[in-house]
Amino acid sequence: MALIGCGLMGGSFALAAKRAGLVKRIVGYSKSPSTTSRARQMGVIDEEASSALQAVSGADLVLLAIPVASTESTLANIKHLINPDTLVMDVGSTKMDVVAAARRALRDRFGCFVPAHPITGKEVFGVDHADVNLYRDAQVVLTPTELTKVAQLRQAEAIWKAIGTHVTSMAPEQHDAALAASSHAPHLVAMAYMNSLLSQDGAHRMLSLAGPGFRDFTRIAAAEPQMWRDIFLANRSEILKQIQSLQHMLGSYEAALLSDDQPALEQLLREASSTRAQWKQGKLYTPESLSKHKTTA
Ligand SMILES: O=C(O)C(=O)C[C@]1(C(=O)O)C=C[C@@H](O)C=C1
Repeated sequence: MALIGCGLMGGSFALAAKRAGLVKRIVGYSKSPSTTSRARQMGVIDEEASSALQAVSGADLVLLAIPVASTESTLANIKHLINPDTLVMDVGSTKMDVVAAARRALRDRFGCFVPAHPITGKEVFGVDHADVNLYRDAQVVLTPTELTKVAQLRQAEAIWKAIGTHVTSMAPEQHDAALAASSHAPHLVAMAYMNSLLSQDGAHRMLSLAGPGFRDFTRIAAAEPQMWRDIFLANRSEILKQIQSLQHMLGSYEAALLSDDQPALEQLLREASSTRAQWKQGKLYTPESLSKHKTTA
C-alpha cells in the first residue's frame, strides 16, 4: 500500500489496515519529511518514500489522505504508475471537486479511483494522533461514477468493511449537499462563534467562565485551518445555502426575543431538543420521520 499523506486520517487507516491483515507493506509519503519519518518511527508505515511517485511504485492500493485541494496535482503526478488493477482511494470531506479533479488527472485510469469519505475524525491533527480504532463503526460514503470499475468498487467496499466501517454509496452531489449540513456548517458555526467571542470586549473573562457546554460546542473549532479552508471553498455553494438557512433561523430566534414571544421561542427550542434527542437514538433516518420535524423555512 502507498500512503500519500501520513496525518491523522492516513495514519489511522494504515494502522487499521495492518491490524486487519489487509496489507503486507506500507510505503508512506508526506510533504514534510519529518512527518514521514515520525510515521516510520511509530510503525504506522514500514518504509519512507521521498516522493509520492516513489511511494506508489509497485503498490496495489493507493490511499490519498491529503487536503482535498491537493488531489489533482498529486494524482496527475502518480498517474503513469497506476496500472489497470490498482485501487486508488481518497478520504476527503468533499466529493464533487475530488471526483472532477481525479477525472482530469487520471483520464484513462479514472476507473481505478473509488472516491471515499469516512465520516470520522478528531479536532487534533498529525500522525501523533493516529488511532487504530478511529474508523471502527464509522460510516463511509463511496461516491462511484459510471466509469468506476466494478472490481475496484467491490475491493474498496471489502477494505472499508474489513476495518470495521459501514459502507453506503451515493452520488457526489448528494454527498456534498448532505455533508454541508451535517459537518461543514457545524464547523463553520463553531468557528464563527469563536471569532465572534474574540471580537468582543471581555473575551478573556467569558472564556474563563466557559463550561462543558462551551467545550462540547466548540471542540471542532480547533480543527486544522488550512484543511477547513479547502473544504469550505470546495463546497462553497452548498455551504452558502446552509449559511442562508442559519441566518433565517437566527432571525426567527431574534424575532421571538424582540417581541417577547414565549410560545414561538418555546416551539423553536422544542423542535431543536427533540430532533437532537431522536438523532441520538437513531430515529431520524427515514424521510417520513424527518418531514414531521421539518419547519417551514
Ligand atoms: O469529530 C470531528 O472532530 C470531526 O470533525 C469529524 C468530521 C465531522 O464533521 O463529523 C469532520 C470532517 C470529516 O470529513 C468527517 C467527520
